[in-house]
Amino acid sequence: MNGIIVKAIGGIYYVEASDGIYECKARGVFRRKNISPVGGDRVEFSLEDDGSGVIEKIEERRSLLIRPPLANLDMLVFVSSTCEPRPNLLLLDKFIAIAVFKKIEPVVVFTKIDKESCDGLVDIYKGAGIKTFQVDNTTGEGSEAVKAVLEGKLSAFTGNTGVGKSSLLNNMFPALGLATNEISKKLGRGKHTTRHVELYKLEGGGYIADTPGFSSFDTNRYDIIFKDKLAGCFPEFQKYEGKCRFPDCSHTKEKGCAVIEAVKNGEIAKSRHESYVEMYEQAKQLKEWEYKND
Ligand SMILES: Nc1nc2c(ncn2[C@@H]2O[C@H](COP(=O)(O)OP(=O)(O)OP(=O)(O)O)[C@@H](O)[C@H]2O)c(=O)[nH]1
Ligand SMILES: [Zn+2]
Repeated sequence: MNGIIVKAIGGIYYVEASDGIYECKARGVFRRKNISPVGGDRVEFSLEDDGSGVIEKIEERRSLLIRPPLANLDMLVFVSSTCEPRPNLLLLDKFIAIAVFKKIEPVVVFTKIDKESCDGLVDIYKGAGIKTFQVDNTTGEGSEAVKAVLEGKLSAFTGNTGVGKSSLLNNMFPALGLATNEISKKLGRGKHTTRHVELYKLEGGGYIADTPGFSSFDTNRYDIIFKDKLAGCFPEFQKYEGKCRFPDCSHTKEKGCAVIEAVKNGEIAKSRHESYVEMYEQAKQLKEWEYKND
């Protein structure tokens, strides 16, 4: 039988198949190979006489996050508020780059547009080729468009506390929002539950991963991207690839750099390039063997 792991907790995997959810264990062979199934994994399983399942095979993963443990994520939605708290663009750009690096599509949502306009911010991120939305959670304005982009995808939401993630989820999925809150309360969100992952099925197809781990999804040194791969994680830089005077251009300060030229004439947002330079400088501090990323 085939299915997707919609919940993983303490070595028990809940696998959603076409005719229901099966409680499964994993074959010992995975442990011996040091592989563990995670939420989002597509698996093959067999049934024991008592009706419980055994996971036999994990399908190839299109993406994988270790903390929180989550496979096959299609989309990471970064929620930022226009104010209270104000967005930290360096942090946002780091997260976006990490998502791109891990082959997960980044999506940006700005909230609280009833309090402060975010037109400038939307220009920056749309200009970078990233799907960007703005919502007013007090009225629900804009949430339909976000909902539409989630259809058929496995997504997760992340963002600082207080930016309006729960409000947005509740506006989009009133039923799911309730469930999320109950689950979070039961588990004590933000305590030591970062290894718990649960997927919620959406009416229109697709899933949302609820994982307390995301509230503390921080960019530690394991998430620093190797400097030679960093430019590849900025979608709007791709157009200029190979156009710099020096083939090994770092796009930070060189003469004849096509990326810097594009910043000067407004084709690339200044703040995005500043984040790139900052991340590049950080990446330079790390030695190659210190990367745990790929
Ligand atoms: N004016 C305004 N207030 C908002 C908006 N979105 C959320 N809020 C308010 O901001 C506060 C935080 O919203 P939440 O939805 O709880 O934020 P969260 O991101 O889920 O926060 P955590 O659960 O701590 O991670 C609440 O008081 C909301 O009513 C918005 O678009 N406009
Ligand atoms: Zn360059």
